Amino acid sequence: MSSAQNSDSVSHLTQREAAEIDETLMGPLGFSVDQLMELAGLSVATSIAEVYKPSEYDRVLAICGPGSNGGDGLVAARHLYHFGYKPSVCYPKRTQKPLYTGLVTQLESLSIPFLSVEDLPLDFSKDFDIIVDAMFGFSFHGTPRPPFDDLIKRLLCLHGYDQTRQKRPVIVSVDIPSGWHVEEGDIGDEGIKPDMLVSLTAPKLCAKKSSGPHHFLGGRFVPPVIADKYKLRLPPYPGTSMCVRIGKAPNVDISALRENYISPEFLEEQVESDPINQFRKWVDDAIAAGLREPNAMALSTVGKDGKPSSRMVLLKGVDRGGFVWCTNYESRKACELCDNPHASLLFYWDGLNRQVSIFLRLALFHLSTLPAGSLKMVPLFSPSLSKLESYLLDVKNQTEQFF
Ligand SMILES: NC(=O)C1=CN([C@@H]2O[C@H](COP(=O)(O)OP(=O)(O)OC[C@H]3O[C@@H](n4cnc5c(N)ncnc54)[C@H](OP(=O)(O)O)[C@@H]3O)[C@@H](O)[C@H]2O)[C@H](O)CC1
Ligand SMILES: [K+]
Repeated sequence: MSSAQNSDSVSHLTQREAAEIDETLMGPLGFSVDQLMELAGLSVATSIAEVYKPSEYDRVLAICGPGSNGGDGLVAARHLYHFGYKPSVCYPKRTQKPLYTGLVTQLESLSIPFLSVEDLPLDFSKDFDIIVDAMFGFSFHGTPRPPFDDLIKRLLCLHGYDQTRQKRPVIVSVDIPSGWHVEEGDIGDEGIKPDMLVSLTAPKLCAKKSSGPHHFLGGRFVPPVIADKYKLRLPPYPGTSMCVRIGKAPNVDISALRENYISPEFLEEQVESDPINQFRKWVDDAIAAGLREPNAMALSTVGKDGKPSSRMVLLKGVDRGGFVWCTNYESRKACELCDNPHASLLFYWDGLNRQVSIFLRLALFHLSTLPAGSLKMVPLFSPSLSKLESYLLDVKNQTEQFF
């Protein structure tokens, strides 16, 4: 997750400074262009993935120019493929250097389609969800020459859809919105208006004129010696993230938030006959998928007053006899369970599109066998419930004894 930074507090580079930093990185500081391009393209892909989820925006067209900006687009397309998107690439002016031919081979080996300008639909709106604009970066000058002039016009046409409220692909510009002056920005207000700008190393002056909803910074490789020399104020990158949001996140209409849950079919005959086995299987899947706190569960209880309350707790164990978790015996949940032994558990595994809801009652049997502070809950579906009932002591008496 990237955290937001105020864009005014971040330094902006002139075209000359951007080129100088590039030369210093690849000269005295010992970086290779391949390395920087890989990190730049990865930052673009991770910025996209932060905002546009593949479940809704999987059809990506990366339009790549002849220079390093185009190379960033090729690298981003590869990472997006591995993140679950379906990229296509338009790369009309190919650079015949090993770095670029290698990037093309890598994409071809993933069966990523390369589309010529003629192959592309005149209207991009129906075929793509995301257009990655990787035509020109900080070395752009003058006015765009063919075929990029025409491609930029097609991107401009997409803005017409904003008035009609029809869905259109979002435009993600790499480093510079193509066609914009690197320092002056969108002269004449006639250029493309990217929905997301991913600045690399540091934003260029033109980024001050970008008013799209998402501005990210990528390229987590600037050594302090460069930052000191150019007196760069750059935001910290959170955790291990390759990108950081600059500026405020847009206000989102909560009612419009809706994920499309696409999961493999789950048929009745695939369900384990024993619900505990099924549950264990799904916990194992959540662990294998690397989900955070796969044992987190919402525990809902109802006290004497009949009012429900919920909180997140961690599952400490499960077997046919029930679900174990820990609590302070004087906590609100423990007291509520003491008054009313019925409760429900909800596990939600985002990323697997799965949830499990279980209705239970408190069981205090074999309490001495449980770790201190633990409570055991018996699922109401448990086939052995009637057998367990015999172990269930009078909850009220027991809890008074233990709490
Ligand atoms: N340190 C970093 O931040 C890194 C940034 N990276 C990316 O690199 C670009 C800058 O790359 P560069 O190769 O210097 O330049 P561009 O990609 O902007 O494009 C240069 C090519 O574009 C042609 N060009 C220029 N103007 C036009 C025009 N009006 N019409 C058509 N073509 C144009 C130019 O040809 P010329 O004959 O005109 O010279 C070049 O072929 C930066 O923005 C980042 O995206 C690195 O990937 C990593 C390090
Ligand atoms: K660009």
